[in-house]
Amino acid sequence: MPSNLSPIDTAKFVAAKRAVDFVEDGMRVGLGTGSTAAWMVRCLGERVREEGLKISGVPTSTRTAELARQVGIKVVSLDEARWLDVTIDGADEFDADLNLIKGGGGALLQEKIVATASDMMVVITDPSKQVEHLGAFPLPVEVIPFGWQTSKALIEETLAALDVLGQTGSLRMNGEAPFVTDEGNHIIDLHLQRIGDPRQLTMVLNQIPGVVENGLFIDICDKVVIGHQDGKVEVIDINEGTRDDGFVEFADAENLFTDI
Ligand SMILES: O=C[C@H](O)[C@H](O)[C@H](O)COP(=O)(O)O
Repeated sequence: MPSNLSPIDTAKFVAAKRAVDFVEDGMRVGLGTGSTAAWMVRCLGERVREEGLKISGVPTSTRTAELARQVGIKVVSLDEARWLDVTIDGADEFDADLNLIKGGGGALLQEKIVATASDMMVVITDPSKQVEHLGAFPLPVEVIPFGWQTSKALIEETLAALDVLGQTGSLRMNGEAPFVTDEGNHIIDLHLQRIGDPRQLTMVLNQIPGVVENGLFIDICDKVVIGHQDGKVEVIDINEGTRDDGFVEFADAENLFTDI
């Protein structure tokens, strides 16, 4: 049966399908957030239902928690799990050092805590997220609501002092109201175009009062699994480089929507 998935969903699905091979019985697994991570949660749920795989999943957002429960994954909190074997998540951008921008869906804070508490972080993606320099995707910065305009001004002043291109930030909105994260905070998206020194920028941003966390993931990701629309998969490992990883069958992907 041919798949009716769009090319982009096919790419996301095959990356997700291959990445869940890293999950073994008994593991504690960080469950990312976003459209790519949702495929991973569905694929893991399929393994739980069909193979009897026993895992504990730590979701990184309320939406992921809901989906994980729907597909039959046992959901526990990070405090219950304490330390995780692997986290699988999407990203908005990744570079050759496997540094990332995340937070396009607003889940960066829980995602960073969960990924950092994991022995291995695997990012799943389609090829469009690979960049030479991070920064074309607006960098999300999570700020507490109290005095957010002052925090935004301080962020912009700090960027100007660092001579970072494109120093404007915009408050993320949800219709007429500011977007609110699962932790009750707001997001300032920084339109930087190109981030010359992501390591310096993440440290500097997190020093600013009111800033809770930013979407740069530096030295956290171990592997990136890239899915292509024809089913081809590549794996980039931070130590071993890039390898072609064959093809993943995707004709049955749509059943993951309908079986649940
Ligand atoms: O806050 C959201 C996350 O960081 C997502 O993993 C990221 O935005 C990628 O999402 P998607 O897979 O939908 O492109």
